[in-house]
Amino acid sequence: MPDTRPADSPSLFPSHVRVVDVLLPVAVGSAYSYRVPEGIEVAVGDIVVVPLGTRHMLGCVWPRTEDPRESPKPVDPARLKPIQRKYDVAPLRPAMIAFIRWIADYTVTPPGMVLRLALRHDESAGIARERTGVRLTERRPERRTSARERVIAALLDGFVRSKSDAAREAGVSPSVVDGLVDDGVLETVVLPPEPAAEAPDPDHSRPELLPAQAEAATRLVAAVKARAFQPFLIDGVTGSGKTETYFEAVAEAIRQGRQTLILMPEIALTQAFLDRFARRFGVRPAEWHSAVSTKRRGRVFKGVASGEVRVVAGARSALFLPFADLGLILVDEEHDNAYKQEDGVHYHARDMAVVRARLEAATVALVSATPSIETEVNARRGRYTRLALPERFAGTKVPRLEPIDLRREGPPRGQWIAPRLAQEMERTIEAGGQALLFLNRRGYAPLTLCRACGHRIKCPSCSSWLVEHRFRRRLECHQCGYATPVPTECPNCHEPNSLIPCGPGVERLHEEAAKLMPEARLQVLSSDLAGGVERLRAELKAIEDGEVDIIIGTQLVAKGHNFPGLALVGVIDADVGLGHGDPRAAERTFQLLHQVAGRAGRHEMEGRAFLQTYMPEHPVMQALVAGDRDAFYDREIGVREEAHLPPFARFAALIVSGTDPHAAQAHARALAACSPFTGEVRVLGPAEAPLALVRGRHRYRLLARSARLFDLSAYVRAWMAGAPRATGNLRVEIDIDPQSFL
Ligand SMILES: Nc1ncnc2c1ncn2[C@@H]1O[C@H](COP(=O)(O)OP(=O)(O)OP(=O)(O)O)[C@@H](O)[C@H]1O
Ligand SMILES: [Zn+2]
Repeated sequence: MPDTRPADSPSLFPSHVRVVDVLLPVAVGSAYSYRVPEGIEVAVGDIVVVPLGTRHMLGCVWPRTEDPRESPKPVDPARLKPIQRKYDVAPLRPAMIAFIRWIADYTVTPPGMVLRLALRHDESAGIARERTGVRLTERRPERRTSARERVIAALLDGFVRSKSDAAREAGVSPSVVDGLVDDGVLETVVLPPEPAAEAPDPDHSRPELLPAQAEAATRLVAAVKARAFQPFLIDGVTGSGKTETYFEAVAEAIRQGRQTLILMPEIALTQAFLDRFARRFGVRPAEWHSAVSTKRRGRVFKGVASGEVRVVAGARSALFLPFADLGLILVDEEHDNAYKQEDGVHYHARDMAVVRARLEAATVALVSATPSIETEVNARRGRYTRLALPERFAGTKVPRLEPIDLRREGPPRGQWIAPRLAQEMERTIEAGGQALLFLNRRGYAPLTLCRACGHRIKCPSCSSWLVEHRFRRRLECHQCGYATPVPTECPNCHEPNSLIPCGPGVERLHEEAAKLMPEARLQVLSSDLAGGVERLRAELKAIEDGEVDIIIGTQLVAKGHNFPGLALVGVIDADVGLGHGDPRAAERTFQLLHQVAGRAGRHEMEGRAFLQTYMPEHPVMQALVAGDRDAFYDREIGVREEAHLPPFARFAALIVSGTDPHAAQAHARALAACSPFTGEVRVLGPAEAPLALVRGRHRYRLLARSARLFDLSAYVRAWMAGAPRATGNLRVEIDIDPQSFL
């Protein structure tokens, strides 16, 4: 626990000079010392505005430590710069400071970089601008116009309105209102600040729970009441009502006056979720993700720090909000890869949520129908309490996946929908149901090839093929965003009209489905289409409302959606994710396909799901077809244990990159050569990364492996401390518990 002594007590400085350590959100290991001027009182945890070089920035008054990494270098107190002012927000609590330190230690990043995640909102945005309104006085104008009369008439009721509302109601321009203020006919008054969020009512509308739901809810509620750290896995089949169940825990946290954080992997999902929350609690929770305006984020930040905001629903970054009294954390779709941040500070929000819950003495529940192997192992070992919901709320069955063996009953060349799947789709739509075609490939075709010379079009700065996007008429790189119009001749041999698209993306599948079923209403659902989140939300709504017959989607459709009319799912290429030598390929494929199938048959109609594959005998396909989840987990856990893979071993990856391949490789080799020797760690590599070139940077990977209980973070820290520095544009990224091996 961080100390809570007054920040300026122990000191290397004369007693009349008050000095504090301030951690700044920059990539420097230690805090900086600042002088505290007369008239300002600061304590550990306070957020302050300080000068750094020519800039001013927010920092946090940091506790003194014995740890030389965090302690500032002694400076002559006369030369110290003063703190400029205290920032108007509640101080970071000891548990939050402990959390920041924990993550910095674990991920081997400077604490300032972690603090940056916690302070990442525009400073000015946090200061809620004073809202003013206008009200009628006793005076009447000397100059009377019909516009002025209309304003007076509108305000005769004596109520305060904002200037713009007054102008709108009267049907005049705002300048008319301003004129009346100048003449004293209207007076301005300060309005109370808008609340950051309205208070949810725990008893607004309580659903009847099924017995299994009720039992799980009771356990969660008891944990929230106990106010102690307790981790759970809510393990419920798709459509079992996990949300309704954990809402009971949220209700209890609200009654206890404690705050709740609900993490979600995908902001596109939040809209339907927010509505559901509102039906249960009367109001929406506060939102926190990249699509929320900076101004709004500033308000939520303060409301969370003051305790006014009771429930936050957000993306992984919400984990770093300064909750005043956090009692409950829910990690929805906990298996989702979006929880792993892969740049800057490499952290896994699911794992860090458990850490935060421990430091806050809070309840935490990880929620999934397809838990990650890590979480499943933790549940099997009793480290997490499993709450099982084995049945769907609607009483329908979770659909089994029926295999379509592409070797025997595949579609004709140049097509991707097998005849049997096409027939089933037709039947479903005739019966008034919806069908979903799932293909995890954006765009029209993943590869463009020259028929004359065999040239394949690559990104100029990445080692990846350019993907044709026919709606946008261009070729795009999915690594770096590079885009170029589709050329009319081969860039290599200059043969005109020789380029042909190879393989399908969702756009091409759309074309095929439209030909097969010209009457059907089609909708492509992909994260990259123009219109952004707004459009996506509208499309999801249209699907929910039954305005679409066939949905063609990427992995976006696999995530937690509840489409009542969806009766049939067709997986176009079940093999896409397998066979890259990635240790998590089997797990990812199982989760994704099981989740996609789980979208079908959630209400009255029983669902069916088909799986097009060239390898029906693959264990993952077999488990999906048998509907045998445990068989998959048993086998996969066995494989991991035998091969010393996580969670039975620990990994740390180092990614060395630079614009000069030789320099990057040489640095990677130098790092390997200076890795501290211990029998407990094996360092593998360097090897060229599978994604060898990204945005013009050549990449090499090193992998360190240790036993599960070994402190691999400390090892990497010691390693880096003794390693040659990366010079020029070389960069070394540290990824503890890597999820991706690209
Ligand atoms: N006790 C309940 N009372 C009323 N409706 C319920 C209840 N439990 C679940 N439902 C409804 O059943 C449907 C499925 O529930 P929900 O979406 O929470 O499932 P889920 O377990 O989160 O599924 P997935 O893992 O597929 O996202 C929803 O429409 C939900 O409102
Ligand atoms: Zn690129």
